[in-house]
Amino acid sequence: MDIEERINLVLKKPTEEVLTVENLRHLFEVGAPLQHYIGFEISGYIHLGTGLMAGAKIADFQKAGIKTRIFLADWHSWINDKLGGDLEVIQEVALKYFKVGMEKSIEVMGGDPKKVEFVLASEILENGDYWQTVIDISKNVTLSRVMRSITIMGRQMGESIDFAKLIYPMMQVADIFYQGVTIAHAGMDQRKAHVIAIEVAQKLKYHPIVHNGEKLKPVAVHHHLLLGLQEPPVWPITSEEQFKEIKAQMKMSKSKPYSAVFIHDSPEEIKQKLRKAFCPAREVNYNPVLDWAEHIIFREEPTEFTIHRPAKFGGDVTYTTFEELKKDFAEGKLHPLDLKNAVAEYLIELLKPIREYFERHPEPLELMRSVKITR
Ligand SMILES: Nc1ncnc2c1ncn2[C@@H]1O[C@H](COP(=O)(O)OP(=O)(O)OP(=O)(O)O)[C@@H](O)[C@H]1O
Ligand SMILES: N[C@@H](Cc1ccc(O)cc1)C(=O)O
Repeated sequence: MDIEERINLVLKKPTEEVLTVENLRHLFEVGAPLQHYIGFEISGYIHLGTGLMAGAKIADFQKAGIKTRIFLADWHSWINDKLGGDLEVIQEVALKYFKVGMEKSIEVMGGDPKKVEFVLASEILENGDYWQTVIDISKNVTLSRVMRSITIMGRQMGESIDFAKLIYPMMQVADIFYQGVTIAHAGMDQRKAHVIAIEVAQKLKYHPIVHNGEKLKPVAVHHHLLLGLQEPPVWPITSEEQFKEIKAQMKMSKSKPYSAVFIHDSPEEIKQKLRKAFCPAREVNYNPVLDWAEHIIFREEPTEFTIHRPAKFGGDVTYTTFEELKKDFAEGKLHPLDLKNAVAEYLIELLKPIREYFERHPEPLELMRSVKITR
């Protein structure tokens, strides 16, 4: 596969941003080690945003010949008060639920879970050099910048937080350097950590990634944040500014009821959540159901997506590109209920192997039911 094809795989949907494509091309050209990583807090059930969006990109990275790694951020979850802030519970959930849930998600998106390395944060934290890296980074970042970056842990600026939470962003940057990551991957909400990493890499006393004597910059790949199904806090949205702000806040999240479909949800739950979803007729700018169609169903184009309707409502219709579907919806030729039902059916089929796995192996979900999901 040539370099342009490999770059196109990295750029493929749901990628929203690559910092920068030139540096990525350079990594390929000089034959640098291609070490990817994506980190997750261990906080609750895996939803379509965390499982399928990350899983899809992991599949693409593997096809592009990049080594893939999932970083199970147990210490970070403890700092961020997840699962009652109990490190032992967090580690148990990481190894017995989260790992297998991500493996299954990667598989349904066409990747090979056996080629993904899973690393628990506490394994690398034990090494003394890790903390030296954290301090080195901290000496190159201002306090106000650290405070602005707490959004990477789902916290808001101005929120009252304990001091440990200010160490977290520096740890996330250290995780990149310490693991020799050349391709740091996450959803768009994590970009602040990666921008710090790219800048600070140039300022440290030692350089974190050296290849054949050359100091390389890490590359950041950010995927689209899948919208949650809930209604936005204000409607209609009247300005571009307001639109951007709302979109950033309205990502699918397990903490918002009816926002998320979980990877193990039953067909009935999926149908019910979609039936209640925010999906006004003709609305194509802010529409979570269309957002899911674009980033999950039409990730590959052309693809055949058939919407079944009774003859009196126009009969079956098949779309091969997202643009065709969007156009019909905008013109009122496709009813929200028909779109919702078809997206629900697609997801039920896509998630079937995961559901069946958890039916055969109920222990991970039993464990999840026994833990306290906080925040
Ligand atoms: N809706 C989403 N769409 C795509 N990626 C997501 C989404 N939500 C989270 N991610 C990504 O998954 C990774 C883990 O994020 P995080 O732990 O915040 O997810 P979460 O389970 O949705 O958390 P929370 O429900 O507390 O917001 C990050 O890279 C993040 O950008
Ligand atoms: N901040 C990430 C989790 C994370 C933690 C450490 C990392 O090195 C990377 C990612 C989130 O909230 O989803």
